[in-house]
Amino acid sequence: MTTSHTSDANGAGTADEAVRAELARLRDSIDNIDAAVVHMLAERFKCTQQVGHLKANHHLPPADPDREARQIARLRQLAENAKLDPAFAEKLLNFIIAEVIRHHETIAKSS
Ligand SMILES: C=C(O[C@@H]1C=C(C(=O)O)C=C[C@H]1O)C(=O)O
Repeated sequence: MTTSHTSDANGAGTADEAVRAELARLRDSIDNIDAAVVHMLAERFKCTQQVGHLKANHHLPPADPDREARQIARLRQLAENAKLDPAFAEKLLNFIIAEVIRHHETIAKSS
């Protein structure tokens, strides 16, 4: 068996240098991906805020269930193709859309 841990005076395991380097490399990528997700979400919310104002100005309802159903079907397919759990993709989209609708309701009330 290969040794990837040594024990310190307290018996606590310490990952060896190669393992720590690999973990740091993977975490750097995770941090970059998380930053991209935040930037993409910020851009998405900039668009949906504009949609909210457009809807409020033209007395359209905040939510559009038909559009949502189409988006969910499309995202589930994209997720499947990308080997991402489609149920997770659907939950994530529903979570985001719920926040957008909340924003649209606020915009409608204040206009
Ligand atoms: C942004 C819109 O408003 C709502 C939010 C949606 C979204 O975040 O994708 C989709 C449909 C609507 O319920 C829209 O109608 O396009």
